[in-house]
Parts: sequence; structure tokens; C-alpha cells
Amino acid sequence: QCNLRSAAGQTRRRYSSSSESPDISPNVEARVLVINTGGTIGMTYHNNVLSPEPNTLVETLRKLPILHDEQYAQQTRLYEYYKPPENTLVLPLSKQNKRIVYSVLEYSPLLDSCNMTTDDWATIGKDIEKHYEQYDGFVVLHGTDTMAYTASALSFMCENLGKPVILTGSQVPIYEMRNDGRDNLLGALLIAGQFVIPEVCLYFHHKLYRGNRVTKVDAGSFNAFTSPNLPPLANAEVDIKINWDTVWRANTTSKFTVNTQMNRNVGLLRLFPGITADTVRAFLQPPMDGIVLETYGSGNAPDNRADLLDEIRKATQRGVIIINCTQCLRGSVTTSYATGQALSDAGLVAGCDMTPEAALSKLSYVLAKQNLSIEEKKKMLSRNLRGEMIADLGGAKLSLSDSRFVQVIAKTLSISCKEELEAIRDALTPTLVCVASKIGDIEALDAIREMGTDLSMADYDGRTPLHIAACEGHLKVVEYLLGKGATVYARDRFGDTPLRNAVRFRHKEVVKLLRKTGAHFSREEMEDAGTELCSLAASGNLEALEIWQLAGVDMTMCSYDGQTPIEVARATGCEEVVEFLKQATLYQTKVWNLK
Ligand SMILES: NC(=O)C[C@H](N)C(=O)O
Repeated sequence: QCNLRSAAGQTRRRYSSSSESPDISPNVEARVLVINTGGTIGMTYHNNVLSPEPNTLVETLRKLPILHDEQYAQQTRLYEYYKPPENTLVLPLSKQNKRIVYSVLEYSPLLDSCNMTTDDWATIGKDIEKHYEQYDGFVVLHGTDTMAYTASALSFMCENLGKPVILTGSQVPIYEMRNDGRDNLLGALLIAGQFVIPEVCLYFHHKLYRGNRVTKVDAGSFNAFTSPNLPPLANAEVDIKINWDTVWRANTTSKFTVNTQMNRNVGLLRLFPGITADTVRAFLQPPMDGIVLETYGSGNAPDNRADLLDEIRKATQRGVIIINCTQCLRGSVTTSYATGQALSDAGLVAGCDMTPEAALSKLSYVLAKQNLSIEEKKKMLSRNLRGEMIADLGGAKLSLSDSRFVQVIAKTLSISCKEELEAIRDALTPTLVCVASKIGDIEALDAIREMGTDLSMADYDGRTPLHIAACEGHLKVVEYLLGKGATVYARDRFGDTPLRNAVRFRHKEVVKLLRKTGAHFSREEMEDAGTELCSLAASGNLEALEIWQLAGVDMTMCSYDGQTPIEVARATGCEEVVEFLKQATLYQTKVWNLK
């Protein structure tokens, strides 16, 4: 059963441009899911006020040449291949020679983001989880008013995220002549389709921010957001420049999941001079489980107000968790003042440099963990979970440009300016990490990482240390790299992932570990697998077939000429292989029945 073929029963030919020449690059098309939740971007005027307009966005985008290339769609029979066709669009060829095919999933009803609740965050999270394997990245269209809250909440809900999730929207509807919606959507799509940034981000006005670091600061400007305590992850100027050193990575070997358990009994309380103890007491009454207290300056509150401190202390003793965040836009909570020390003595958790939006959603996420004690929850809250805060300001990060090694080279080559130094670092480190990975030298990898190098750095062929360790079958190195945030979704210039490499070189244990971490074959790789499986069946290579199955490939895929592996095995008469493929077919039938 050729369930992954196109409706026409043939694989689509892919084209690099509107010319007739087929592109041989296997990774030329990326897929992005756009989840449209509402917001100004898709609003129109009704009785002189803006509200969401359902069922019109896709048709509008289809008519905009910068957001859809109809000629390419027709030439490559895009609509036969990607279902449902009415929601599928494709961007013109990007500067990096990539095609981004995107599908729009529109919610009903579309919401002004002021109307969103915790349930809506969970719906978005669950949809990302449901479609996670089919897409390279996700764009969430969302109203700007509560976008920072949703971005923060999603960053905690998405555990072990390996692909980009980018929230965007606009200040002026995309249907208006002058608007920021087109640019924001285009930028978000280009980043989600071309870069493996494994974070929940927010893209607005040419900048990509970490989602849990932003706050809306302007209601009347296209430049509506700021990330006060962390520079942008990317700037989309003439080129899109990713600040890879800043990108946050999940340091685990666990698969992506979405945890929608959030505690709703949380709140934000902003101190002001003269606030009464009655107000504080009323706010902290049950069922309140946790609050973010927005204090002055670097986390200060009056230390001459015994009545206030008393209410706060009583609440923390009852088990209410209180995070101390500053009302200032920029900066961190410290204990440099007596007025700040009083709060920490009253049992508050330091919110460091978190935004109130991030602190509130982190609190809601952590408080929902029923198996943790109050002390464990407090500990978890003071840890940096998703790059939402700098927990320890004392330990500034070392960068390779500070390292002795690069300094010595720079001196030898008489280099002094920062740009040249960075150029050397960028040229040397991919090679160094790849060599260390090839020879299985974890100590060297660790030393290079300590200098501040990102171990997901790719060489000139787009090959990362994880690709190399997977080829070599260095299980320990693979484990180490995954533990240090290496992405299983990196594709080299040939379109290969570490999983594809491990399968090719038959490293069973590496395949198992990569699968456990969430690696999977893309739809196109699955299609191409049919031919490979038939040739392995023809040569009776049972071991290789087993590895393909471990990699999650459907063993009933057809070859290019429509034969199934089991038919080929029967024709060659290799009983062992026939038996194995029979079992695999039974298994696959069960999988389909479950769907
Ligand atoms: N610019 C916007 O999207 C604001 C709108 N009220 C919303 O948050 O849905």
C-alpha cells in the first residue's frame, strides 16, 4: 500500500525555480504549519471597530506574489501532493534557494488575543504536538495584546522542543494598503522554514526574539515588542542573521512533548506606595497558589511596613509561592538593598531578570506539577528552564573569542579587530568540533564547548558533529552531543539528517537513541525509502532491513516502479526476509488501524 504517494500515484518532481530544470537537491522544500488563532493581522472593520474576519486569510495570501508562487504550485503539482490543497501555499524561492510550502490551520472562532485563556494556549500546544513530525517549523498568528503571555506559556509547555515555533501578528490588518502583517508573516515563515532554532520565538518588525523574554511596549508602533534583557535571536535586515550563540537548546535525549497542565490560581500583584495590607491579604486568599509580586527597582519593597511583610510571610508559610520580579523594564532582582533582603527573608523566590509575563506562566507551569513538594517547586522556579532568565549573574559566559587558543592565532596573524577575530572563530570551530566528533573525543568536545562554542555548528557542507558521530557509530558521543543540545533535525547540504546517516552506516544503537530523542524521517525520505528497501530485500539483507524498521520507516513503502519489498523478497525466494517483512506488514496494518 503506497500510502505516502501523491494522489496521482507519482512522486512530484521538484523545481528550483520557475524554469523547467528539476532541482536535484533533496531538501529544497521545507514545510511550515501556520496556525491562525486571530489577532489584528486578519481583522476587518465591522461597525467601525476591528474584529477577526474568518475564512479570508488564505485567499488573500494566495493573491500576494510575495507570499505565494502560483506558477510553481501548478508546475510541481503542489496541490495534488499536499492536502488539503485549499489551505496550502508556497513562497517564492528564497535567497538560500529554499522553497517554503506552508499550510494554514485556521481556528474557529478567531480571537482578539484579549479573549484568550489558558485553554487556548493548550489548544495551540496540542496542535503543534499533533503535527510535529509533518513540519519543519510552526508559525502562530496571534494578536499582539497577549502575545508575550502566550509565547511565554508555550515556551514552558513545549518540553524538549527541537523545531522552531514562531509567534507573529501585526498592528495593522494584512488587508490594508499600509500594513506590517505581510512583512511579519514573511519573515516568520522564512525563519521557521530555513533555520533549526529549537525555541518558542516571537517575530516582529524584523527581529526574532526568545518568546519568554518579550513584552509589548507600544500600542501605536510597528515596533511593538522589546526583549529588555536579551538581545534578539535574529535580525532580518539585508540578510537574516541568526545569533547562534544566544539560541537556547533543550539539553536532553527525550522526545518532544507538550505539557498542558497549568495551574490557574496564579496572579500578578504590582506594589505601589501606600498599598494596604488589606489589599495584599485579599489578593493572597485561597485558592491563590502563587503570585508574581512586581516590586520596585532591583526587587525592593518597603522594609518599614511590618503589616505588609506580615501578610506576605503568612502567605508563604501557608504554602503560597511568591516570585519577586521588578517593575522596571530592564535589569534584575538582586539583594543589594535592605529593602530587598526583607522580601527574600519572607520566603520569596528571586525572579532574576524575568519579565512578569514569563514569571507568571513559569509559576503556572511549575505549580501544576503535583508530584513536587513546595520546596522542590521553589527550586525549579529558581532554575533557568527555557532561557527565560539569567539565574546566576556571577558566572559570565566564556566565549571562544576570549579563549587563549584563538587569541594565539589572532596574534600570529596580527589580528586585533573583533570582526576578524570572530571570522577566525567561525572558520575554525566547526572543523574542530567535527574532528573531535569523528575521533570520538568527548573531552575535546567538552573543552571546545566550555569556550562557549555551540556544538550544533555545521561545517561547509552543513554537517554537524552529530551527523559525524552518527556516521561513525560513536554512541557515547551521540549521547553527549544530544545532552548538550545538539539538534536531531539538522540537515546537511545533501539533505541528510543524523538519523539517515546512522541508518546508512547501520549503527543500530545510534538509530535507537536518535529515535528516542524524536528523530524521524521526513515524508520525502519515506518515499525514497521504498526503492532502498526493495533493493535490500532483493539482496536478502535482513540486518539492514531491521535497521530501517528501527528508524521508523514503513516497510510496505513501494519502490519507484510500484513494487513492495515483500513482493521483491518473494521473487528472490529469501524466506527469512519474507517472514520478517510479513511481520512488518502486520505491524504496519496495526499502526494504520490505530490512526
Ligand atoms: N495588534 C493586535 O493584534 C491587537 C489585538 N487587539 C489583539 O491582540 O488581538
